[in-house]
Amino acid sequence: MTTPFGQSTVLGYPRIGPDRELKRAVEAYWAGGIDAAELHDRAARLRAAVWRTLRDAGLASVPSNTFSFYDHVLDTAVAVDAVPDRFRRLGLSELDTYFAMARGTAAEPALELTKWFATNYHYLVPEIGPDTAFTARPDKPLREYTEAAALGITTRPVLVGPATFLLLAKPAPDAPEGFRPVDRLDDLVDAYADILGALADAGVPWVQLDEPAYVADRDAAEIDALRAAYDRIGALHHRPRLFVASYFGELGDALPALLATPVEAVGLDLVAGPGNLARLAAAGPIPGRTVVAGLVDGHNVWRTDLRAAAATGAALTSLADHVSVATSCSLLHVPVDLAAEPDLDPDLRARLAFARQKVDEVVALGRALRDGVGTLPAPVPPAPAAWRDDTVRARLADLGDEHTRRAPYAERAAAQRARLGLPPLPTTTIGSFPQTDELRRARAAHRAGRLDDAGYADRMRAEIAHVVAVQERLGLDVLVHGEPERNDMVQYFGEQLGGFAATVNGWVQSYGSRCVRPPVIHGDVTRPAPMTVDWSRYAQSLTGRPVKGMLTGPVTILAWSFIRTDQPLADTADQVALALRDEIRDLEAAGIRIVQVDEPALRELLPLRAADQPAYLNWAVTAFRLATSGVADATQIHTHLCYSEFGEVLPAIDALDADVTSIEASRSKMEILDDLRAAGYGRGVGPGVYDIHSPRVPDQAEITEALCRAVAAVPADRLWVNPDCGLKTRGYAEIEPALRHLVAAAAQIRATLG
Ligand SMILES: CN1c2c(nc(N)[nH]c2=O)NC[C@@H]1CNc1ccc(C(=O)N[C@@H](CCC(=O)N[C@@H](CCC(=O)N[C@@H](CCC(=O)O)C(=O)O)C(=O)O)C(=O)O)cc1
Ligand SMILES: N[C@@H](CCS)C(=O)O
Ligand SMILES: [Zn+2]
Repeated sequence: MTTPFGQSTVLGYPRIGPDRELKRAVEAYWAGGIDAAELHDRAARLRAAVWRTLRDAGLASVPSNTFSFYDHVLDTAVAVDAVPDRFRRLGLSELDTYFAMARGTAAEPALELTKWFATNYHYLVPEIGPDTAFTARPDKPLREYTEAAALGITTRPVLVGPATFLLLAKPAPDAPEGFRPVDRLDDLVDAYADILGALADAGVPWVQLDEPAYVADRDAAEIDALRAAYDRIGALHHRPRLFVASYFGELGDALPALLATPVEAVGLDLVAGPGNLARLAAAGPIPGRTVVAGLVDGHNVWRTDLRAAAATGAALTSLADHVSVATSCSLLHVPVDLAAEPDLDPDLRARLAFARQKVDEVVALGRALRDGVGTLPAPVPPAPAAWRDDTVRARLADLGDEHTRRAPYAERAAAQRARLGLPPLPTTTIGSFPQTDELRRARAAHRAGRLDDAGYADRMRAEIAHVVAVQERLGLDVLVHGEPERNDMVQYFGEQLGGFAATVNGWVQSYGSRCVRPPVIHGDVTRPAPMTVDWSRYAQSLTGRPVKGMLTGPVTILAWSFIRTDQPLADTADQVALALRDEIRDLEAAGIRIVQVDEPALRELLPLRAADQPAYLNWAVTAFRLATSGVADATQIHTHLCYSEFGEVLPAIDALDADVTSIEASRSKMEILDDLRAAGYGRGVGPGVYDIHSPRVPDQAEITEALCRAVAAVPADRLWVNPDCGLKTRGYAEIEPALRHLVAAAAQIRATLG
C-alpha cells in the first residue's frame, strides 16, 4: 500500500520564528549567553510550532528538515559529511564545527556566502574536492522526522538534491585545475542512497529533493547527470517515495529528463515558470505520477488570484494522474505572518499574504481542485485608484534619450578634477560607519515614542559629527556622513518613498541570523520630500573636504523590496530612478559635489536564463542612468558593487557610465581590475583593498601590496583607494586601525608616483 502525496503542501516555511526567536537564540549562544542544550531546546520549540501551524491549517503534506541553525545548503553538506578538513581539525563539537563553517573562526575563514539564485537569501558554498569522502549523516532529517512524529505529524523531510548541491558547490582550494564538483555526482548519490535508506527505515513515506539549479541554463551533460542520478536513486529497493522539486523558473529540457526517471512526484513553479505547463503537456502522459503545482507565489507577498490559479491547476489535472497544490518555492522568502502588521493601510493589507496566509491559500486551492471553485474565498479587491500617480507617469512618458546621457567622460573628468582638487589615489569609504548598539537603541526608542523627532535628529547629527571628525583625523580625502540614520539601505528609502509601504515585523532571513524587512512596492513611486539631503548637508557643513551623498540605486531598491507584479519591473525601476534623480539634483543644489549610488544587487537580479539577460541589463542600466544623468559635468557620480561575482555583468557596469566605480576586490586579489579593463571600462575605479566582512584588521603592508597590484592594472590617475564595502557591521576598534593603514598605504604608493 503506497501513501499518495497529499493534496496540498508548501516547499518550506520560515524558520526564524514569528518574533525572530532563532536570531535571538543563536546570537545568545554565540555570545555565551545560553548553552548548546538551551539552543537545541529553543530550536525544537520553533520547529514544533511550525509543524503544528501547518498541520492545523489543514495542509495535507507537511515538510520537515526545513529548519536550520544557519543555512540549509550547509545542513545538506553536513548530511553527506562534506566538511572540509580545515574545520574538522579545529577539534570542536559538532555544533561548533557547524558554526565555524558558517562564520569562520580566528584561525579559519568561513565557507563562502553567496546568493541563493535570484533571491536575497544567501547560502554557504560547499567546498568539494576529488577526495571529499561522502558519508551519509542522516541524523538531522531523522531527528526532525521523529520529533514531528512524536507530535502526531507525519512529515516529508526536505534536502537539497544531489545534482543541485554539486552545481552550487565550488572546487575545494586544493582541487586540481579543471576539477568540477558535479563530476562527483555518482559518489554523492551513494551517500544519498544511504540517507534515503535510513529514512525509509524510520518509516518516512515521502522525501523532497530540491533541484532548482535546473531552472537555469544547463548543458546536455548536466541534464544527463540529473537523469542518471534519479535513475539510480529511483531504482533503490528501500527508499521513501521521491518528490523532486524545482523552483524559480522553467525546467526546460530537464523536465522530460526527470520524467524519464522513476521519481514519483515532480514539483513545478508555475508562477516564475508559467511555461512549465506547456512543457509538461508536450512531455505526454505521465501515468502514476504526481505533479506538485507551485501555484502560490513563495517569493512575493501578494494574495494569489485563486480563480486563475485553480484554472491552471485544473489544466494540470488533464496531464497528470495526481495534482497537488503547493507554493512556487519555499516560504523562506516571505515574512511569517500578516497578523503581526495590524497597522498597515487596510487597502494594502487586504491584498497581502505572508507565509501563514499563503498556507491557507494552498489549502483552499487544494480543496477547490477537489470540490470546485465555489469553495474559494472572495477574490482580491482591485487596487485603489489613489495608488496611481499620473504626474510620475506623465514625466516618464516625456523622457527622451537625453535624460539618460551625460557629457563625454573626458569632459566630466576635467570639470570634476578642477572642482574637487583631489590628490592621486584619493582615499574614501563606501558609506556606512559602524551601526552601534547605541544608534539602534536610539532608533528603537524613536520608534517607540520614547525619543521625539528632535531628540532623534540631534542624536544622529552628533553621530555624523563624530564620523566626520574620525575621518578628518584619519586623513581620508573624500568623506561620508556614515549612514547612522539608516536601519537598512533599502528599507530606509522604502519608508520615505510614496508607493512603498514599510512593515514593522516583516522580517525575512537574509543569511544566518541576519534578517531584513523588505518594503512592499504597491503603487506608483513618488518622492514626497528629500530623503537624505539634510543629513548630507549637515555633514558637508562640518568639513571643507567633499562629503559624498549616499543613495541606493533603482535595481537594488527593487531587488530588496517586494515588487509589483501588475506592471513590468522596468517601469517600476524607472519610477524609482526618477525619484532618485530628483534627490540627486537636490543634493547637488545643497552643495554636495559627489553622489554615490549603490547597486550591489545588479548581479542578483540577472535572470537565470541567458536568453532573458539582455533585456534585464538594458532596463537596469537605463534606470541607473536616468537616476544619475541629471547633474552637472562637475558633479561626480560614484557607484558601488559588492556581494557578487560580477564577471557576467561587466559590460553593464561599464554602461552605467559612473565616473567612479568602487567594487569588491580584496578577496579576488584585484583580478576584477583586468576583467573590467577587458570589458572596456576606462573611468575611475576603487577596487576594495580591505575585506570588511572579516573582523581581521589588515596591516599596512598587505594594503600596500593590494594597491601595487591595482596600480599595475589601472592608471594611477583613475585609481581610488577604499574598503570593499560599508563598515556598518564592524566596530570602531577594527575600522580605525584598518583605515589608518589604508590611508598610510595610499600615501606610500602616492610617494612612488613622482
Ligand atoms: C547588504 N545586504 C543587504 C541585503 N538586503 C538588504 N535589504 N539590506 C542589506 O544591507 N542583502 C544583501 C546583504 C545582506 N547583508 C545583511 C547584513 C546585515 C543585516 C543585518 O544586520 N540585519 C539586522 C537588522 C537591520 C535593521 O533593520 N536594524 C534596525 C534594528 C532592528 C531591530 O532589530 N531592532 C530591535 C531593537 C534594537 C535595539 O533595541 O537595540 C528590535 O526591534 O527588536 C535598525 O537599525 O533600526 C539584523 O539584526 O538581522 C542584514 C543583511
Ligand atoms: N553605502 C552602503 C553600501 C553597502 S553595499 C554602505 O556603506 O553600507
Ligand atoms: Zn557593499
